[in-house]
Amino acid sequence: MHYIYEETQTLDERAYTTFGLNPEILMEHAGSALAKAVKKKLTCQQKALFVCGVGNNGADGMVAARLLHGANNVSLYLPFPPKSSLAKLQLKRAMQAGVPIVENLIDADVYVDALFGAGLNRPLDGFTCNLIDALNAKEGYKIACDMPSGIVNDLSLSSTIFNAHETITMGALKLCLFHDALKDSVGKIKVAPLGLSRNLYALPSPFYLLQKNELKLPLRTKKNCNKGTFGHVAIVQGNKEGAALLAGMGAFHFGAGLVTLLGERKRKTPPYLIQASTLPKKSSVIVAGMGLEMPFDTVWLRHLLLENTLPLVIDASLCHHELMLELLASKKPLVLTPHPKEFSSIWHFTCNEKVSVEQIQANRFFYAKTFSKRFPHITLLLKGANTIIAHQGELYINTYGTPALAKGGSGDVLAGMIGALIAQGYSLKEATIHASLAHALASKKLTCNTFAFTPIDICKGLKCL
Ligand SMILES: NC(=O)C1=CN([C@@H]2O[C@H](COP(=O)(O)OP(=O)(O)OC[C@H]3O[C@@H](n4cnc5c(N)ncnc54)[C@H](O)[C@@H]3O)[C@@H](O)[C@H]2O)[C@@H](O)CC1
Ligand SMILES: Nc1ncnc2c1ncn2[C@@H]1O[C@H](COP(=O)(O)OP(=O)(O)O)[C@@H](O)[C@H]1O
Ligand SMILES: [K+]
Repeated sequence: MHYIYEETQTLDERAYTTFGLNPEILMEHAGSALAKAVKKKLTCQQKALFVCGVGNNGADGMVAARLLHGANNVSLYLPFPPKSSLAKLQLKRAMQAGVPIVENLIDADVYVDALFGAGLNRPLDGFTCNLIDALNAKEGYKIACDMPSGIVNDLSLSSTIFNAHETITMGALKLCLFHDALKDSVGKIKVAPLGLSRNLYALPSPFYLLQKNELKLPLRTKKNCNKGTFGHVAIVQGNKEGAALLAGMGAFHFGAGLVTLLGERKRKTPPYLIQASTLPKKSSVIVAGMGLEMPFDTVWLRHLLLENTLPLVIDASLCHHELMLELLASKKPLVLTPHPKEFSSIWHFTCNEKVSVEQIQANRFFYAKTFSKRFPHITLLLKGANTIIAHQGELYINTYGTPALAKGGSGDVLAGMIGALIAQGYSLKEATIHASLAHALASKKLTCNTFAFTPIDICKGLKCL
């Protein structure tokens, strides 16, 4: 698991004070990593253009151009004169080495965006927006230095953002790179070490990037077992019965020994799902909310969810229901799996403040972290292009989800999968993290194209993990 940071300037400063490095050493490493990435994409006939801004982001680009010049066809384009002392110094060095400087945005095979990085502190002006639009319109491979230009104060996004195939980010991962709205702009993210291994450069952080090799599958290692060994997931069935069916299939495919659908008996159910009108005695966890159309029998549901000590996974319509307040107040072990609209309802109930879906999406990390600190007994999974799992102020970010999952029913399967891991003895946080990872990775197993995938394919994909 890699740490992610809200800002990395503190880490740079620690590299100077604790390890005796200096800004030039860090920058030489930054430029070298950038040069390596560019070189990988260039054949001997091809040309790279470095578009460099006024500050140290531009300076990184100049270092990379100097390192490549002589052996590769590279040029610098400087739409503005350098301002920072390092940018001035690196330009002088690049010129001394004879790096060609061009006067406008020429055609190239690889484009490097070294316009703005962490120092962008106000919205881009019209000229720069047009320049980035022109860069985005060019064919060719695009690499962002540190971060795509257009992220203001490491946080908010300007209306125009450079669209990269690859981002070489300096020193450590930055939280802003995992903004949902940037998922089409960052490309593949690689970290450039800055004169120290990542372990030395890093300090502990409450934000983590989940890695696929960390996935803990509920593999059955003991041969002496029976269905009871793997727990019993009870799923509340609503009027839209398909939702609970999908959750049930997700739970069963992810290893639960028994899965019961609670509610009226329905005719078309997979034969391995049990149907019952009351909670089975040996249930391990209750999953509820999917397919519950309002109004529903609140008395029955309150009794079912609150008058026992079972952990709960709460999804979909229940997030919009005032029963949510009682669930939170009960201090029961709880996983909430809202999408942003459902989270906006939960926030309204719990924090007595109306926030729009747009506000949540623009500040996903803030809202998820704040909520998880306020309700430390809850594990929150905030769905999105990059899913966030928040617990006691820590955020775990899952970037593996694909557009194939953007279909009704994907979330139902996920809720069932979380229930399955809880039933098999995972803690609520671990169950949520590993179900989320498996859900996203399973969606990659069966995608021949991005549109024809169904929630049932997630279950099929689980068989191949
Ligand atoms: N030790 C260091 O300082 C290191 C710095 N690094 C690089 O340095 C970058 C940060 O450098 P800087 O802090 O110089 O920041 P930037 O190069 O991102 O830009 C800051 C400059 O842009 C100006 N500016 C801000 N918003 C603007 C706007 N909307 N329109 C026009 N001008 C605007 C600022 O006044 C300032 O002059 C990182 O992203 C990274 O690429 C790396 O070399 C690693 C080491
Ligand atoms: N563009 C996307 N990239 C990655 N994952 C996505 C994307 N769109 C949706 N998902 C995932 O698909 C699931 C959709 O869940 P949800 O909106 O609750 O659907 P439903 O309620 O219909 O089951 C979530 O896990 C979400 O993170
Ligand atoms: K940049």
